[in-house]
Amino acid sequence: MELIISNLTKTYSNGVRALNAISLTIPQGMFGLLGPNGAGKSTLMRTIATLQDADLGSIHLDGIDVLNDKQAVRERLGYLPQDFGLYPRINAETMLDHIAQMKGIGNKSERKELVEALLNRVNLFKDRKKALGTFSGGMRQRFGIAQALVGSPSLIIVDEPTAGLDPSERNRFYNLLSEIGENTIVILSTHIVEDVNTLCSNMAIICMGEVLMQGKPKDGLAMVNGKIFQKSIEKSDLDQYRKDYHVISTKLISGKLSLRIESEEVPGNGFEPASADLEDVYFSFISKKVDPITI
Ligand SMILES: Nc1ncnc2c1ncn2[C@@H]1O[C@H](COP(=O)(O)OP(=O)(O)OP(=O)(O)O)[C@@H](O)[C@H]1O
Repeated sequence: MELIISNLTKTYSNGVRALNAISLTIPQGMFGLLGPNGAGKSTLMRTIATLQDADLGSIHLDGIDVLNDKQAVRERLGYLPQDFGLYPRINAETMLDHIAQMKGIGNKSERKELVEALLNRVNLFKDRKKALGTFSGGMRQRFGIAQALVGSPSLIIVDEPTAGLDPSERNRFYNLLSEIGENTIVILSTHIVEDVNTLCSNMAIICMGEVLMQGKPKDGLAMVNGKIFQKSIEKSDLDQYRKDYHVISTKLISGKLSLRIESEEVPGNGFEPASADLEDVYFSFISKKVDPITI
């Protein structure tokens, strides 16, 4: 199973080119789509989910022409959008039953069995009678996964799912996603590098509507390995360092600024070699397009 995106291009009516000839090959398993705000992630996710059209290009899911055979894709798709609205007064069980009915599962006892199995799967069975409006952020996201799983989809899209979750809920959500990723394509769109590091076997970095990198996280690491150096500096010296080096990220630690730079040569001047992580890969790529330093 494979999702193949070729030359996908979309310009909104206000002139913003959200997707600029995007080409990606997404295999089975968890695929991380990383990019800063405004990179085009949601536009891409909505287009794959058949909710909006592209101007140019194609998407194929195992031979199905996604842009032209929307119904066939919808039958195989589970989607957890960024802004997932819930009816606050309806309980989880009733809502899921309703969604299953809408997705064409007409047989009542079959639906009951499915709803029970899904609620168990996302660990919400004991909360099934609670109104959705009383759910915590993590419970809402797990419910979102349950509704995405109705109909046993072969393609699941989750758009920035862990924003606002506390660490234990995030962990639970991670475990659930990685279980699902074992036999489907799961596309996880996020700007949280850690999510991709923990979960994804393949990834892409997009920025300003373009693919800057695609491959395995370890391929990305190999690209920057040995080129990342760090130094703790005074905040007031930052501008000078930015002129002299390719600064990819900064972190404020106890009032001092920890600077990470990318350099082909050993920079000297008190810089220490640092072991590269996926955040370095991310910043290395996006710094070629946008200014990643926001302090
Ligand atoms: N309906 C729209 N009309 C006009 N411009 C839009 C529309 N939707 C998105 N854009 C613009 O297209 C670009 C890509 O937006 P998109 O929401 O796809 O990015 P994103 O990577 O999902 O960002 P975020 O993480 O902030 O959601 C942005 O510049 C955005 O302002």
